[in-house]
Formats: sequence, C-alpha cells, structure tokens
Amino acid sequence: MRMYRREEEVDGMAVDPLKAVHTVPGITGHEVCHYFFGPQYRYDWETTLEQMTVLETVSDDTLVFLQTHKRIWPASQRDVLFWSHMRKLPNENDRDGPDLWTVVNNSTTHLDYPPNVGKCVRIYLKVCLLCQTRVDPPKDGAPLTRDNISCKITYCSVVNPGGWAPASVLRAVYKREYPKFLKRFTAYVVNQTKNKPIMF
Ligand SMILES: CCCCCc1ccc(-c2ccc(S(=O)(=O)CCO)cc2)cc1/C=C\c1ccccn1
Repeated sequence: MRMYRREEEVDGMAVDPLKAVHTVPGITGHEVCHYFFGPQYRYDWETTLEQMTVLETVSDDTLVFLQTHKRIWPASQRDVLFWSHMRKLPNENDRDGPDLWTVVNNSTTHLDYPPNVGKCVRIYLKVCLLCQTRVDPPKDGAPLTRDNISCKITYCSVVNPGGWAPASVLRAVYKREYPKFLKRFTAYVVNQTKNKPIMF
C-alpha cells in the first residue's frame, strides 16, 4: 500500500488530502465497492464506527448515512452525514477489459439532523474509492479462478474535522487509522468472497 498526504490547514484545522493505492489479489472492483457501499456490512469492518443510520434510500445505488465515530481522545466525538453513491464506469482504456467501479461519499445536510446540536462535532468529508480489476487469464485456457484476478484500489479522502482539534492529534489519527482501516477492509472483502463466485 502506497499512501500520499498533503499537509493543508483551513481555519487553522488540518484537512490533509489523502490518497492511498493498494493492489489486492483475488477480488474484483465490483466486490470491493459492493462491500464498501453496503450498510449491512459496515459494522463488520469499520471498527471506529459507534453508530450508523441510513437516513434515506434515494435509489438502490444512492444512500444517505448518518454515522457517529468513537471518540478519539483528546478530541471531541465526531459524527458525519453524507450521501453515498456506487456506480460502474466504462473502461475507456480497454473496451474489452473489465469495468471500473467507484463509490463516492460526500458530506451533505439533512433538515432533521442539524450539525453540532448534541455531543458530537460534525465533520465534513469527500471520499472517492476507485477500483480497477485486472484479469490475467490462465495460459492453458482453464476456467478463470480468483488466482487470475486482482484489484487496484485508489482511495482518496479529504476530511474537515469540523471543530478545532490539534493538528498533531489529527495527523496522528489519520497516520495510524487509515492504513489499518484500508488493510482491515480489504482483508474483509477477501474473506467474504473467497468461497463465492467471482462478481465482475
Ligand atoms: C479527532 C479525530 C477526528 C477524526 C474522526 C474520524 C472522522 C472521519 C472518519 C471517517 C473515515 C472514513 C469514512 S468512509 O471512507 O466514508 C467509510 C465509511 O465509514 C468516513 C468517516 C473516521 C474518523 C475516526 C477514525 C478514523 C480516521 C481515519 C480512518 C479511519 N478511521
């Protein structure tokens, strides 16, 4: 896994853009996005999650979430309200190749859940998960197995922590949590799919 960060501050708060690139053997981009988008799986892999509610089902590929994350001392507890959209993208570089898949999470507002009214500080985020499947067909024309596929995952995020938190604390959280989060999530997808038919 390669991780890239740029140190940026808005109103004195660290909002460092992050890009992580991780290639995982044995899974497809559709499978990665399916488990990242699906609310039914989130408590299995998102261990900093304290509470998750689907506020709105806009369509089968677009949901509105309200999430409360566990407090990370010494900062106040955070929550986040965002729309989440999953879609397949045509492979512009290889029309015969597997499609790309993406999930975008973007902070939004909801009249019934105004920010910063309870114990939580509302954070604001933009997240893009872009997945490119690679197929290396077996030489002898044998049926395709999970040994012949891999997925290049690009995860980009910008998180505004909402209320003030020491930049040193935020950067320590992100530096510690993001690699864990992405490795835990991708290991979860590998485990969930290993005995299932390949979902392209
Ligand atoms: C002072 C601490 C402030 C940070 C708290 C925090 C903010 C945001 C988020 C977060 C991270 C990933 C997403 S997502 O990619 O959309 C997936 C759906 O859950 C949404 C939210 C988490 C965490 C808290 C911990 C933390 C920080 C990085 C990575 C992982 N955990």
